[in-house]
Amino acid sequence: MATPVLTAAGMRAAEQAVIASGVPEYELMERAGAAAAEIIWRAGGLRDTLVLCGPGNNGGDGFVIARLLRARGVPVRVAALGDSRTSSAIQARAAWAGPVEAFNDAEPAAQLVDALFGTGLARELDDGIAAQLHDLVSMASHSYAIDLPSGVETDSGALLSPVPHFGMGIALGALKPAHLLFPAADRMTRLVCADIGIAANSSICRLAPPSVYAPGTEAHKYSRGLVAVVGGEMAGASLLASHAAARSGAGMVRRIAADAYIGGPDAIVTDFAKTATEVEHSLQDKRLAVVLVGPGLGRNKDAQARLDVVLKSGHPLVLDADALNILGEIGIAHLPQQAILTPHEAEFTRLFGQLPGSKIDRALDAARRSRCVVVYKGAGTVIAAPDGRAAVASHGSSWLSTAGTGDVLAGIVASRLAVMRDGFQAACEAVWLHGEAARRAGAAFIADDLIERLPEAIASRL
Ligand SMILES: NC(=O)C1=CN([C@@H]2O[C@H](COP(=O)(O)OP(=O)(O)OC[C@H]3O[C@@H](n4cnc5c(N)ncnc54)[C@H](OP(=O)(O)O)[C@@H]3O)[C@@H](O)[C@H]2O)[C@@H](O)CC1
Ligand SMILES: Nc1ncnc2c1ncn2[C@@H]1O[C@H](COP(=O)(O)OP(=O)(O)O)[C@@H](O)[C@H]1O
Ligand SMILES: [K+]
Repeated sequence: MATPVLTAAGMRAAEQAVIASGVPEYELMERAGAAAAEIIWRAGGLRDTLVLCGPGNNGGDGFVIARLLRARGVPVRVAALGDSRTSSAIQARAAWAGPVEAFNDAEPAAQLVDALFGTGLARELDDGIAAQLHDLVSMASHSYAIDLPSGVETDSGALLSPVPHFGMGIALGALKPAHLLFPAADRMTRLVCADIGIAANSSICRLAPPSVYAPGTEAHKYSRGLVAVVGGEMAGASLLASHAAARSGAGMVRRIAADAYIGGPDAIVTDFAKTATEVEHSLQDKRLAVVLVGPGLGRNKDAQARLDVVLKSGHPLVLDADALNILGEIGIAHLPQQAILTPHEAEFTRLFGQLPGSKIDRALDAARRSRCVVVYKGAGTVIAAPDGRAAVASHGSSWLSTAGTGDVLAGIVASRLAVMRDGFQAACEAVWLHGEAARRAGAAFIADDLIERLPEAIASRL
């Protein structure tokens, strides 16, 4: 099951719907506090605990957590940042029978619970508050951010002020964009989502592990999908993409290239197409399921001519690297609908300019404008469809930041599209398999190593 992601406004609307159905707001706070207290109890046991409470409902959650942990015998102190300002937070504070210290004077504890600010944070924290929070978190062995680390912007994942690194983020009711988008996502080593009985429906989800199917007994190489990779003068990138496509489920991969490289896996057939006309001829094969163009294409006039025949070929397309750079110059009006685009940050900006909003907003906007599935790469990859669906992949290995891993991803996307023909689902599967191959490859791998790990990444989801 994919985990839904709600913005601050979406969360408020979901909360209001539950309240309208007859559940008092304070009951939701009790549920949130109880769920978080349970998680903290399991992780931290009887450790000496300091709960930091802010003025809003996030602080209210903190008072509930403090009360419930104390009822279990945990030595708990509470430090508050001023008065509680909402009726539910005032009620939760009244139910806490212990003393309340001033936030500025709070002494550290082994276990630190940050319930200062959640989805209501609208501006940066005062320097003094951010510094005290940082010190208290760094002196604790166990630290928990309730709903969100205080100081992050809920919808974008930006840091409004310096934010320390927490051992655990406890999302309440649903994930928010900041749990998955960087730099905020990096501030929580572990992330758990506590169920508080809110129906969190959203077209935006965390990328879920896919279910992959083995070929049926009637399968043959063409029914499993013939992928063409159109390269240019540079062999390496189109070879990486072709090899990755061949290891990701497609029945056959053909590399259509102008280079004279002979080598790589024998299973990949290379068509030497010196001119765009020769490429056009190769693409007339009706059995082709998907054409990938971009890796190793180059940007000269010949590359443009090759891209042009691909765009007019009528086949389902995956466009990466130099294909995107050329399109950035000639404009996205030339894009066929329902292609898959796999831009990194610079390619994205060249194609779509500086769009406003979070990375999720930008990816969705780009998908709508181009009427294509957009895989907006980087730490925190967002896959967006023109119909408004988006999946966010966070916590991919940072070792992926090495040359050629994007070519590998493009090959996997093309392969999965050839197998299943649904662009959004293919892109989601590909990003997950790419991330899983990276996890299995460990540290300091190169792009070629990732490809070797693809069969086991697929096997893990059969
Ligand atoms: N949605 C749900 O279903 C449920 C939500 N729940 C919980 O509610 C949380 C959201 O609560 P919330 O809306 O009261 O906002 P919250 O994060 O406590 O902060 C607002 C307060 O902080 C203040 N403030 C803001 N910025 C500031 C700054 N820089 N420096 C200083 N002050 C600043 C702001 O003041 P103001 O801007 O109005 O002046 C206001 O007083 C949510 O994250 C979850 O934990 C659960 O209890 C139950 C189910
Ligand atoms: N720091 C990072 N953390 C996680 N994934 C990353 C990181 N840096 C890059 N990646 C991933 O690695 C791949 C790099 O693609 P790209 O930038 O096109 O590289 P190349 O052009 O060298 O192939 C993308 O899938 C991207 O999401
Ligand atoms: K918090």
